Amino acid sequence: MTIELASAENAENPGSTGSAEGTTGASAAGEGSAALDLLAQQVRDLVDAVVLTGAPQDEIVEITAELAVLTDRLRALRRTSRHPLAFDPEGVPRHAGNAVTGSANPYALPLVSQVTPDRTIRAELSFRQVHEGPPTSVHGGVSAMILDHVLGQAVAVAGGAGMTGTLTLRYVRRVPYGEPLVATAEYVRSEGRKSWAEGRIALPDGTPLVEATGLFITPRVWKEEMTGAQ
Ligand SMILES: CCCCCCCCCCCC(=O)SCCNC(=O)CCNC(=O)[C@H](O)C(C)(C)COP(=O)(O)OP(=O)(O)OC[C@H]1O[C@@H](n2cnc3c(N)ncnc32)[C@H](O)[C@@H]1OP(=O)(O)O
Repeated sequence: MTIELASAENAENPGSTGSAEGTTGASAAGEGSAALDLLAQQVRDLVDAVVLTGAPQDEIVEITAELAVLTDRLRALRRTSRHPLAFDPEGVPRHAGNAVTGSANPYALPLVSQVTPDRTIRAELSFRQVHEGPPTSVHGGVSAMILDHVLGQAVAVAGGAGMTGTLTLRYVRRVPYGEPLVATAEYVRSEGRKSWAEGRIALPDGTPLVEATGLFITPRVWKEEMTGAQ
């Protein structure tokens, strides 16, 4: 199944299809195209280089001017449609523009998650210095964003896709960057439109660093769209 979100407003209603008003549909940039993914990765590398640069002032000024030219070149070819929301065969929502998983979004890690045979969401990840909060540690909000997403995926694959209502976190140990970590999440239970999940970011040996529980609510408008209710 492939669903194209019609507009920013329609992001709250994934059952709605179509193109945004006044748009030309799929852009030449190409949703999920390999070239766009490579561009996004190049920009991630650039951001990392900016965070770590020790370049002298005049070099920074020159590089900034060169980048401004490239930014203007891209901005002139701004896309007029959203990246489509699609579900892989295991029911995991995939969206190339997503802030956590989007291969075409330089802001995204990007997180690559899988559904294990027991329906756990599992993602191997490694943060970078760009994610730093406290010195030498990952920002707590960045960890929260990752956990929000994998918990949301856990309820989605269990059939309870929804928006985050509450997300509760326990920061157990500092989260390092530059080291392999694992994020996992499991669906817990549902009551009507409300579904709960729990998860964690841990060291590869299972030592928990951040633990999370979350409530996800299938918005009334999504349910109405799915059931055809008015
Ligand atoms: C397909 C893509 C998948 C994609 C999945 C991929 C993973 C993505 C994971 C990341 C997801 C996000 O970041 S989502 C972005 C962050 N979250 C948001 O922006 C949500 C903003 N809030 C809302 O839009 C709305 O408040 C909703 C949708 C949460 C609820 O609105 P509603 O549908 O009208 O529901 P409503 O009738 O008010 O409430 C229904 C029941 O839920 C309770 N309830 C309502 N809100 C809350 C709340 N925040 N915390 C606790 N409980 C709440 C009510 O008391 C009621 O309980 P009772 O009386 O029945 O007992």
